[in-house]
Amino acid sequence: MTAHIIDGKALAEELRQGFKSRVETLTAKGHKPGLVVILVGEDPASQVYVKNKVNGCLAIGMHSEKITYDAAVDQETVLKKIAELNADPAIHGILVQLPLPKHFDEEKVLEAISADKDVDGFHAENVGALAQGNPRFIPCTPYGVMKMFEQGKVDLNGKEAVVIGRSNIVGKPMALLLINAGATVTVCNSRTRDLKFHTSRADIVVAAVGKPKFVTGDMIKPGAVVIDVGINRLQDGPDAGKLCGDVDYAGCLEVAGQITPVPGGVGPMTITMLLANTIEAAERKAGLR
Ligand SMILES: Nc1nc(=O)c2c([nH]1)NC[C@@H]1CN(c3ccc(C(=O)N[C@@H](CCC(=O)O)C(=O)O)cc3)C=[N+]21
Repeated sequence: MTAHIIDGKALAEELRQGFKSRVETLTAKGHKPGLVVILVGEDPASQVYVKNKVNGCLAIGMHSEKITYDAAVDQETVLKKIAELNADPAIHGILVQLPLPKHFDEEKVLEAISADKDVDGFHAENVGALAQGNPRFIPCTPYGVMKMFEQGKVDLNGKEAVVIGRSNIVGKPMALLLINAGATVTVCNSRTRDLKFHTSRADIVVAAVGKPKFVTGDMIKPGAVVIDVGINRLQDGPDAGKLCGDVDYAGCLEVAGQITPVPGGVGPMTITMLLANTIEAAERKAGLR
């Protein structure tokens, strides 16, 4: 039997349709939700993602703008812009596209964003709130994954969950959300000694390591839910230029109970939850929640 495919693209579209009326209500009350995306440098992949974010906002009636800087810009200039946006009442969400060039202190930049406009959920205050089980802004990728569990009617309570990857933007917040949902959580990484030992007893596997086809069918328990957070652009071979996840999709499709594709899985959900967080920020400001 092949796995049920959780269609992130379709779920993203459905959720975005539902956001429209909230945006209309906010706009009518003079609080049209506004997101600013700051991009430093000219990484082509980042440019695509940033464009998708801005267009995603505009398509549902939100305000959105992109501010771009040359890769050589000094940190002070960006910090000054963030301070300006923190004070701008028309802006509810501020996102600084990562990674930043090497001469930046990423943590310092993220902490400069006002915690109530931190729609990425990367500010220490918001990370702390999530860790304590009282989230203010949930990081968009793991938030999107939780929505996919909901869509697939995956009950997390008491389940064995394995997260592969321990980054601040995906692995760690994903583990916290699963813990908060009552799962038994193991966090692995690329150096885990016997990865298969862990994955083969997991009801849920979330792959976020950044290695193409790292998770293979033989590592998965029959019927498990497999979530692929990887976005790897293949450099060479017959599929050069194509997007590939951290999961060997064809191999896992035959074993898993449910699986997410790449593209069309977690990626579109990430952008959708960014819109959700920005709308939520505007609703808080408008006193609607
Ligand atoms: N501050 C910050 N916040 C982020 O959320 C953030 C970031 N920095 N830096 C980079 C990563 C990456 N990321 C993606 C979002 C959507 C897709 C997406 O929509 N992918 C499409 C395919 C797009 C394509 O063709 O390249 C899909 O999977 O179907 C991918 C990647 C957000 N990130």
